[in-house]
Amino acid sequence: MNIAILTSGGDSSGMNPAIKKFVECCYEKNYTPYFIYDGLEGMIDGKIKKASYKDVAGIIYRGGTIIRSSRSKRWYEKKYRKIAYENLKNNKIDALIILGGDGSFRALDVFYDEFKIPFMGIPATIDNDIPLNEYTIGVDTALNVIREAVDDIRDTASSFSRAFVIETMGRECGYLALTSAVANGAEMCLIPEVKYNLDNLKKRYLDEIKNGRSYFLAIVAEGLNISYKIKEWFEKEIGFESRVTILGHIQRGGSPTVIERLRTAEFVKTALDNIEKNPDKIVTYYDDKFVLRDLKDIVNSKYELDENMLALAKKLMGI
Ligand SMILES: Nc1ncnc2c1ncn2[C@@H]1O[C@H](COP(=O)(O)OP(=O)(O)O)[C@@H](O)[C@H]1O
Ligand SMILES: O=P(O)(O)OC[C@H]1O[C@](O)(COP(=O)(O)O)[C@@H](O)[C@@H]1O
Repeated sequence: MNIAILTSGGDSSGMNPAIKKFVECCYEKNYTPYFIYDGLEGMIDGKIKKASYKDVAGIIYRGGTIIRSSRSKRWYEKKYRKIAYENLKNNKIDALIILGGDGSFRALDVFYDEFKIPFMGIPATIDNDIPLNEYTIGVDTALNVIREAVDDIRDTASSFSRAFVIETMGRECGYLALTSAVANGAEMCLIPEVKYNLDNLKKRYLDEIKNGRSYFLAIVAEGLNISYKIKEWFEKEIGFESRVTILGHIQRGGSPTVIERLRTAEFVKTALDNIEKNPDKIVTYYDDKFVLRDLKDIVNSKYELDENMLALAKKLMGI
């Protein structure tokens, strides 16, 4: 069986260990591993190559993806998806392993409906916004990058008695902001999923200032697009000099954490263990187990944040 792997959408740390495990597992199972370079764009352009051990030697600790990724405008047009399918056929590819986020799974859904090419999907995005799934490859490393950055900002915030507004990635999903705010002990956490109350926060902050609070850390999700407004709010309403730090793409980099490396190996092993009997599934991580789910169930469901984590952060949202 010839199996090809591709990485699609935003790259995330842990994709490289997954690619390495894929090649190793293919050899163990007598499958022939192939790489599709440059994600969906590369599938359209026929960038498909047989992979070997040599290609994956020494990559386990590297962030990003050695086979590169892309966002593809052409994929939305059927004529390009047909070219992609013909490229797979010409290279005698029997099945696909795709590492990506919700967008990549929607792309796969359209492709499977049209061409029925067997596949396994593995959630990989720093946003952790895949429904029916609790962990995506890359989110743990991203959270650790944020943790370190926010700890560093705390040093300067406390030295200068300032309010820092720190913007995290995640598109419309507030997972990174929510989890980081709790893990870093921030005073504020604003995310798109929850209606916050600045009046309540102001009342609390003014009381705390009377009791000696001398700086603030506010974590704001990029999806709200209000970081600079919150900076002005701190200056006008709270009377604190304020700065904005947009963490940006550093959140996508870094050496994969131990958790990424271990879970990645299990994701890939589960995918390859099942690819012959269940060739149209997403491997999810749920309740500490690796669970196969129908792609349709994933694309037709909505991601929801964990209630316990939300409860921990309510005070930081003024509710
Ligand atoms: N509804 C869709 N139909 C077809 N292709 C899609 C659809 N949504 C996303 N894609 C394709 O999947 C690619 C990856 O999705 P994107 O949202 O950029 O990243 P991620 O997979 O990390 O969420 C897009 O660039 C696009 O080519
Ligand atoms: O790298 P780009 O194209 O600027 O995209 C930035 C976006 O990609 C992400 O880092 C990851 O998103 P996806 O994994 O869904 O592609 C988002 O958090 C962010 O909004």
